[in-house]
Amino acid sequence: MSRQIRIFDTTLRDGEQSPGCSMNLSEKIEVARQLETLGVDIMEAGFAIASPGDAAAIATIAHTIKNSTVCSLARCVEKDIDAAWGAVKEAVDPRIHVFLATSPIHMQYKLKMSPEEVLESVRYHVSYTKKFLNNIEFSAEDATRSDWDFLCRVVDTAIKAGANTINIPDTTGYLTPGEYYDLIKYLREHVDGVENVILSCHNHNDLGMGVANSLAGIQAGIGQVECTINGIGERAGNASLEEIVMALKTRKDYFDCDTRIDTKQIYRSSRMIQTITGVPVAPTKPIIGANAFAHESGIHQHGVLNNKSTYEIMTPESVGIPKNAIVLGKHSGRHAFEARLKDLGYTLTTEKLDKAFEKFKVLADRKKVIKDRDLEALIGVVPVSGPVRYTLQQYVINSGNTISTTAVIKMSKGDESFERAALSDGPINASFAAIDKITGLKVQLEDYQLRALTDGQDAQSEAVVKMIIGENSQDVITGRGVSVDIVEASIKAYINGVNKYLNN
Ligand SMILES: CC(=O)SCCNC(=O)CCNC(=O)[C@H](O)C(C)(C)COP(=O)(O)OP(=O)(O)OC[C@H]1O[C@@H](n2cnc3c(N)ncnc32)[C@H](O)[C@@H]1OP(=O)(O)O
Ligand SMILES: CC(C)C(=O)C(=O)O
Ligand SMILES: [Mg+2]
Repeated sequence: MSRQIRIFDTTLRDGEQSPGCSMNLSEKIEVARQLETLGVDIMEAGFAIASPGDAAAIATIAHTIKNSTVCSLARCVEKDIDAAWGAVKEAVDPRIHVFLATSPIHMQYKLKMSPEEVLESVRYHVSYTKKFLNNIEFSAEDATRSDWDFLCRVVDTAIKAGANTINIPDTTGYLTPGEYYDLIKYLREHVDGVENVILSCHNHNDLGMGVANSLAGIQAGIGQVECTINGIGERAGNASLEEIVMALKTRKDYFDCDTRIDTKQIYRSSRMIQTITGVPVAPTKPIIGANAFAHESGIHQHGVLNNKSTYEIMTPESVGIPKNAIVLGKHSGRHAFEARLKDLGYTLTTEKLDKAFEKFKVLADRKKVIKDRDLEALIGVVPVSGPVRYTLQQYVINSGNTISTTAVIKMSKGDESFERAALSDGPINASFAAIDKITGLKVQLEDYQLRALTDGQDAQSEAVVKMIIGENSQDVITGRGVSVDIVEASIKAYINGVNKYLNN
């Protein structure tokens, strides 16, 4: 019989540690819901001690999610474990994930602890966690650069103290698949009672081997894989969920393993993370990149025309990339619109559908053919939670190559309307400066990106701004705007970021 592999998603914790990938509360809840629909067994919703906002987000997710285990990370520190328990205790199936580093480098330079002190801390803190719940995961951070016999003692201690999932992370993405396989095998052969717990892997991608190491771990008997959507995460990222799941599915003949993942939700999950974080994947990214199922060269096209399996080892439909049979435009009705959204994996409430359909008709007046990416952009802007503060009413730009640019922006907030002008060296800068005059906020622009979402002269553009707002803040806020007009997309993105800040 096939072995069942648990998928532990850490997009909301390790994924969020990617520079520029932080999410606000409503975005995290939206992602958590999608992860549940995707079918992840466990979602690591955050690191409760990191901030009150993180703890509140985990607690809301714990309250919302019914079909996945919800977990918080904690150091081997009592206050971390208390905060983690406070955040996950309302979950249907809560878990606390305690970690401590075990490599000589980390013990000596970071923790400043001797190996014996590390063993005692693991014993004490896992036992302490057991006061709250039974579902305890212990991770030996930097396990793959640890002494193997010491690691065996750490794992033995964690199991005896009550951990029932033991994670062996390749924290720095250092090992090769063969070495990772040998390490897991060694632990399975040398630790008493290891057969009674679930072994887990958590592999980073510094040398591009995160997925390969995870698959090697599975072959060596691991029962849980930690991964993230699009492979986002610290530094070069984590092993990517979609690659691991599709490798197991496509090569079931080889691995003989199953997961609970509904692979048709992969594309939608990936798009959601790209939209929310404003971090796009490369066109060549396996499974979900724009070119993953594109055939450019003549010989390949000839083969695929005769039989797709000549050059396709899986189908785009199996990961939820829909076939587009209906062309949507300004004459399309509600039924076709709703059906297309369903094909794309979006089931909207009547209220959201009404709003989306209204936006669709406005867009259809400006753009002849509405493509799937346009639709995703249309409904993909996650509404800012709380009362939306500012809305764009009008803008006028006066620009040229021999004059300074003037932007006049008119925005509303509730019943009030504001209008300001600003002068700068370009239309985007001038617009942002005029918005700053209206809001009175001190905004530092960290990054600005603009890209066409579809092809053709009437393509929609997506603007993504990363901004830090306020004197003492270090939090990067991502604002996103979409329009057929690049200036309008940029202004909307900026206002989106401002509203996120004001509603946080
Ligand atoms: C491999 C990983 O991904 S681990 C997770 C990494 N993620 C994060 O760090 C994001 C969230 N982190 C944070 O918000 C902060 O770092 C906090 C709240 C956890 C701690 O903040 P601070 O108290 O200011 O400590 P700071 O981050 O500067 O240093 C970390 C401290 O934790 C200690 N520490 C690190 N790991 C552990 C651990 N697993 N168990 C116990 N202590 C640990 C360090 O030795 C250091 O201790 P010290 O302050 O006595 O020198
Ligand atoms: C906290 C642990 C599991 C981690 O993220 C790592 O070691 O990379
Ligand atoms: Mg990690």
